[in-house]
Amino acid sequence: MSLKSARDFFRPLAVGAPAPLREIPARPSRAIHFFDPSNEKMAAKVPGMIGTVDVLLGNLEDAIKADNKVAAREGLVRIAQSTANLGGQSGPTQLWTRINALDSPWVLDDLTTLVPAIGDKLDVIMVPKVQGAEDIHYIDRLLAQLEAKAGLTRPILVHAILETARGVANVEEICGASPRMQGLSLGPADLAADRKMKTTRVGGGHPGYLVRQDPPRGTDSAETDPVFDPGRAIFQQDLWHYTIAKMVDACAMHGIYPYYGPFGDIADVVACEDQFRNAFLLGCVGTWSLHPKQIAIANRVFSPSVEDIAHARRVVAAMGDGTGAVMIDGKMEDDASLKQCLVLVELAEQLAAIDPELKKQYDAIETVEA
Ligand SMILES: CC(C)(COP(=O)(O)OP(=O)(O)OC[C@H]1O[C@@H](n2cnc3c(N)ncnc32)[C@H](O)[C@@H]1OP(=O)(O)O)[C@@H](O)C(=O)NCCC(=O)NCCSC(=O)C[C@H](O)C(=O)O
Ligand SMILES: [Mg+2]
Repeated sequence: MSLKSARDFFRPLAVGAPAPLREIPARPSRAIHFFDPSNEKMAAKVPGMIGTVDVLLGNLEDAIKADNKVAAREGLVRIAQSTANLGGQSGPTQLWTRINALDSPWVLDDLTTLVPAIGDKLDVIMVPKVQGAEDIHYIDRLLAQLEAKAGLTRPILVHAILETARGVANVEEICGASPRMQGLSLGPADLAADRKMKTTRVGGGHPGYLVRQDPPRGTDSAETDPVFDPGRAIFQQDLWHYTIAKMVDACAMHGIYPYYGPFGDIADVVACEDQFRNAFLLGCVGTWSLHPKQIAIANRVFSPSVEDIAHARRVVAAMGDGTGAVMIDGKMEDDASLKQCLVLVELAEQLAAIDPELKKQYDAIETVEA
């Protein structure tokens, strides 16, 4: 791989293109809500969703029928141009799109149509099936040329979906490939297929991926029924733990943001919430929402609880200058746990700035002296 100097890394890739950002803004993005811009019923719901969801994403890739690709692209342009308070830097709801795959017959038209028409409103372009840094370099240069031609003053950011085995192997170089990189999402369906995993589900767990409690002492495990043994507890495991953890580390190392992806069992709101919460606890900042009912789940899960914020604030208050160790409710707190608490407190402040209901809840927390 050829080396780029640090100075070149932040130089625009086309004459007249906006300067790359030095920091990726931490804009709340608990739910990235997917809609099909060619579906009139879904498109009609977009204006009413502004302010209720952090990100609206006009999907052009998978789930859009080949015959509707052009209608989806044109629909997205129409929606972006005609909807107030959507996208750009100030609106309450960001506007993202997922373009078609880089080897598809549609992607070039996606980019050459969207950037001139709605580049000033598009916050992030999600790129599917990213394999390595070369895919990001291609998009990076093309976007710079299109931005320069369109006279844009703000760079459009890029988000990659981790959904091939090669992409997972190259995750660190993908995150560091361009100052445009905003974040990564897990794409469990394509990734499962690419890895030849034997699940047909779109994200979530699988009842066959488990560990089983040992048999009672003195029992020959060969005699127990391996399929149904009510005497031995089973613990379902998370098929996606390894990939999410790897993605979180790569994103944190590069100062960009990790997201869970789709949870396809729309009816199973409980398991959806569990999967989202696992991702939140591991470090993800948000997730995809495929159906309106997943937005509330994502907003709830990816907002720290009032209890956690109450505790975090107590630790911050008790730790004074941030050094040393104190006891709170029988537990040791020190410089490191203070940093953990600050992660939550800072997230709560960002969310309170855009979510009046949450602000009310966080403001109502009584400050308890430790
Ligand atoms: C999953 C769906 C096909 C379900 O649609 P539908 O059967 O219409 O659901 P409902 O009848 O419950 O819908 C109720 C009303 O809500 C509207 N609706 C539904 N979904 C949305 C939406 N996403 N945004 C806005 N509005 C929505 C319906 O139109 C109904 O309206 P009304 O009749 O007026 O009451 C559908 O939800 C859907 O298509 N969702 C998006 C799917 C999608 O984007 N998939 C791609 C992302 S996942 C992926 O690509 C895999 C990934 O890349 C990987 O590899 O892992
Ligand atoms: Mg996919």
